[in-house]
Amino acid sequence: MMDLPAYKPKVDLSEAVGGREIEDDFGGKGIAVVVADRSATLDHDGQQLLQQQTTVGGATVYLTETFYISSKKSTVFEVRLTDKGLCLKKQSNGSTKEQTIPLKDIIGCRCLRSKRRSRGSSSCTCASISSSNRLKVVEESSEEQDESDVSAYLYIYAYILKRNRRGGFRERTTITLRFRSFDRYEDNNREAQKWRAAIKQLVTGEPVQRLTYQPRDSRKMLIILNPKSGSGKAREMFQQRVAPIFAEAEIPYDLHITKKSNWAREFVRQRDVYLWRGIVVVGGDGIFFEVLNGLFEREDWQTAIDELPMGIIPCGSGNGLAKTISFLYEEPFETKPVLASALMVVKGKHSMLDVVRVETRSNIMFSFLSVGWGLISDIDIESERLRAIGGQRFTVWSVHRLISLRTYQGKVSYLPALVSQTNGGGGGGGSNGHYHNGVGTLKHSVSYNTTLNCRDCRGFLGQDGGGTIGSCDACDTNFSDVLSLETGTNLDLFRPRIDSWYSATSRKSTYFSTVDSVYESDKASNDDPLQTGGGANGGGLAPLVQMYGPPSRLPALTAAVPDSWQCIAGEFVMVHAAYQTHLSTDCYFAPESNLKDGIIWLLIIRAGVSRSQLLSFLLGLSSGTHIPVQANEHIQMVPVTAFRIEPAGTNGHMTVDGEKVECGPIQGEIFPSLSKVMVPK
Ligand SMILES: Nc1ncnc2c1ncn2[C@@H]1O[C@H](COP(=O)(O)OP(=O)(O)OP(=O)(O)O)[C@@H](O)[C@H]1O
Repeated sequence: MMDLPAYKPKVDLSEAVGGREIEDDFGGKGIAVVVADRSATLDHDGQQLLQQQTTVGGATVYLTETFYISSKKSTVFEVRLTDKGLCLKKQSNGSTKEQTIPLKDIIGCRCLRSKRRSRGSSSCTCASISSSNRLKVVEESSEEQDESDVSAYLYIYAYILKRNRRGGFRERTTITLRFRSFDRYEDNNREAQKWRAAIKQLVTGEPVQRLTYQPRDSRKMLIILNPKSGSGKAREMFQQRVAPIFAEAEIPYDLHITKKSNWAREFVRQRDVYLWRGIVVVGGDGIFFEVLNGLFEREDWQTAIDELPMGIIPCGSGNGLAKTISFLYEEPFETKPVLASALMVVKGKHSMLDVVRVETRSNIMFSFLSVGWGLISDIDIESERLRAIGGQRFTVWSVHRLISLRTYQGKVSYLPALVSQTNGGGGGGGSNGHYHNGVGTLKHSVSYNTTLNCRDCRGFLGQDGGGTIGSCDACDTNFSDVLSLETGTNLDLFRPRIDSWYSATSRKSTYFSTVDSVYESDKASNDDPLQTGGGANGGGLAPLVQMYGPPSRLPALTAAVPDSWQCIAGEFVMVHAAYQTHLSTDCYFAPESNLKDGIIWLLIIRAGVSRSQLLSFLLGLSSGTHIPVQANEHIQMVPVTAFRIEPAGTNGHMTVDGEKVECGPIQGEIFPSLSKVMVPK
């Protein structure tokens, strides 16, 4: 064991308020910086257990220190780190107040050093930092560090949940602890690092054992951003609101900006995705759909969806999945959806997510949100022309479509979720139980497992603090992790597998259509597998892409449905199958749904429904009161595990996860808990 440096309490402890002022329960503004008066028991080698744990008020205490708040000499803080959170006990003039910042609200902490000041200004350990001369900090490795201040600063970042009548909101709070008991920065830093390690271990749910912290998974997060999603502000949103949160949580990431439709899909299909710990999309449900389907186009799809949880930070116009997750986990969403979801993805937790395998005449795809035909899909697609007004486009177009109501002839069949499904004919036999990985993977493969490295920088990316960005134009150099702590912290059985390859009827390639699968890169080069004409189409056309994923348990789309299914033929206003509570932020479509219940909620509205019934249906969608309480022959919602829609013509729109697909026969079956989605806890 090394000799411990001598412990010397400082005399003047009354300085330095930095960071953002906060309202706190102590009645004063801000406890942003408190100053370490003495050190706790020290262990140097980074391997030993933290100080002996005690229990106070039912909470396990890992660390305790006394701190003094700057500028209030008579005020003392006892700061305790427990399994409940960071407890700050303030003693001032004989009175005591206590506040605990819940552990679940803390996203991380960082050890920093003070930054060199401009010439002439004083900055030694004993110097006072007035609020007008705010503390500026830098990374320990920065060349701008102030050698004369040997203090180590621990910034603790929390987003405290405040409940109000409208649900609540999260308020950002920074607690800064200044460690300055020793004469050398290294010794003070070791103290700060000990706190950092304990906080990090508690936040990530690891046993609190070590004095230094190393993440269990050092891989970065893959972030894919669609700059065209919603009203086109995803880049700015990310830069201003998301990047700083990743920095605060010390989660490194690689950021890729999509170049065109299907870019993300090809990226995850072709890249070595195991370089990353998870995939976060910044955009709408459409970009999430692309990434999910890109993973199912990999021969190793099973490993990929198992090892890579997916997250979403909503910048689209619908944002059904992001809203569903926040709703189910009671996270405030409406006022700051980006904040809610960013906090969620840095937490590192995930839930299983049901996925529906959808089959049309020419495509196979995997859906996480919905399949629709008629009214809601019409509104979704036709309101595209109002994209500039954001989510309001749905409301405006709903009114329009209600006035000019259309109905569609066809047939709807479904397998009720609560009916015994052991007698499903045609290899049906769907299960309402959870999906087990008893699905053999296809041996035959024609997937293009080539890399889609950026052709300019060859995919080698430069480091940039918390995040990593591309080093060439194609990788978008303009877009860097903008965190600067001076400013950045101021933020407010089945059919054979061949049917995955050939469609049920046309026996053509399943990859959307050849038009959509064309890789339209203006930076094309010969090593681009999508440009060389190596595919079956030859001549530079898009190659064929294999869709993997679990095989269907349903009869072919051209074959009759099993006898156990219910069938309704006639005229319909709409048929919509959903497996999340929300189809968009304000469309609370399937109130009883959850992420992994193995149920598809099938809403059927038949022709003959009155306009007033329809109006009340549409008005009720935002509150989840759209389904008539009394049995209604025109509007019904049925829990099913599989369905088929067979339009008589090609009129009207059909959508999968809000994206338009060909209007024709379509069927879907649920695979419970097939993938993983990031959730807050
Ligand atoms: N760089 C790009 N340029 C043009 N289109 C893109 C680009 N990147 C992705 N896309 C396409 O944009 C479509 C819409 O994307 P996204 O879902 O992110 O936004 P949205 O439609 O506004 O949101 P939501 O789906 O929640 O309504 C997707 O189908 C995707 O294929």
